Amino acid sequence: MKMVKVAVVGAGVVGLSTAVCIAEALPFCCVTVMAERFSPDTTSDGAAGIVLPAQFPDIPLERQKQWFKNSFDHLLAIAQSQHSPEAGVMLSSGCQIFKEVPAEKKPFWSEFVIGFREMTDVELKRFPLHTFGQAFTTVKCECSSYLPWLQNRFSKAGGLIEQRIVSSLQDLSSSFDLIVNCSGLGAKSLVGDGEVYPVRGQVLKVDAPWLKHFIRDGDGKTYIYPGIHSVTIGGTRQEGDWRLEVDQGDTRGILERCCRLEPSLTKAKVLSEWVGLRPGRKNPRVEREVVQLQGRQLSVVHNYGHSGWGVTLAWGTALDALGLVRQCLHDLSLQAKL
Ligand SMILES: Cc1cc2nc3c(=O)[nH]c(=O)nc-3n(C[C@H](O)[C@H](O)[C@H](O)COP(=O)(O)OP(=O)(O)OC[C@H]3O[C@@H](n4cnc5c(N)ncnc54)[C@H](O)[C@@H]3O)c2cc1C
Ligand SMILES: O=C([O-])CC(=O)C(=O)O
Repeated sequence: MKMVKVAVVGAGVVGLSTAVCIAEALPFCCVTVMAERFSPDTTSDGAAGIVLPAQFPDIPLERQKQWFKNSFDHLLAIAQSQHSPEAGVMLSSGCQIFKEVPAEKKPFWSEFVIGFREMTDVELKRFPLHTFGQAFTTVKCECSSYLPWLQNRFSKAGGLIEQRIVSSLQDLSSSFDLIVNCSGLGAKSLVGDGEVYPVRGQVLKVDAPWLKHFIRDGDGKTYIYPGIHSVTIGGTRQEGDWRLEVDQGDTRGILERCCRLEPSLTKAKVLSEWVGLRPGRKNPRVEREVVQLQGRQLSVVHNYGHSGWGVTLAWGTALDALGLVRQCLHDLSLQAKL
């Protein structure tokens, strides 16, 4: 049987998840991941990695639930297996607190995480500026371990790796039957998507092994996430800001806000500072398209624009993209018969 040649552009958490899903499910495909940057140099590598989504305005809720459930179940299974430390995937319990009661007291994802409940008044006394809180157990997925683990799983499934910049999909049209675009913020120039924009995020890693529970302010700008080797504290959400340098004003702000929530952090040593640009988009783009390249029709499956929720949704959207790849292959086989 002729192998179908598939190129996946992007080696962040979305690209590698999608590549693994395709390579493992469709053995008649020869899958190549090509990317300018691989772990540890992608945006995904520095993400806090907490598994927690927001709701996108224009994607049917059922589809978003599916994305989240599939991702959560996949990561939970790893967290509960012997692979947990190597893959950097662990259970994480804690709370999300709000200064004002949110419109959605029980968000759509509450039925999938473990033990979701509203916090009691006694629990909330610890946070005098906050009036409402949610306690639950989720997963934390540390991409600096998870991406190499995924890449290894991809290679075991026969996948190929190529380091290169793809300046246009046209560059790939003569060598591949199908392209999967997981280029994150890179989609802005790769496919000229004007809806993609950077959302700058700065985080610190600190040494505070006594902290065991996460705390997140519902505004998404202050969070404390204990991890396997250190605690990630953040953050910032600066839309349209392309600066990749650490901003000392942001560092001070992060320390001040996090110490207010967790005073013991004043005793924590700062280990590192990091900035990443989230691939901002009103809604992620998970869809297929047929493009005309050099007189040839080529199927493209897009999977990018996950904003601040790429680690959370990568596996779910990868399975969705796999379904779209199957549809493309079905159409290709019909064409071949004509
Ligand atoms: C500070 C911070 C904290 C975060 N915390 C969390 C969190 O706790 N939970 C969560 O779910 N999400 C979090 N995120 C968001 C998450 O990091 C992103 O949603 C996710 O990394 C997006 O993954 P990606 O694979 O689409 O993009 P990336 O990781 O950016 O990967 C893109 C890939 O495409 C490649 N590429 C792009 N263009 C080209 C091209 N033209 N040619 C070749 N290769 C190309 C790149 O080299 C790279 O390999 C956080 C983000 C930041 C900045
Ligand atoms: O918001 C959070 O808790 C972490 C995150 O996803 C981000 O900073 O993008």
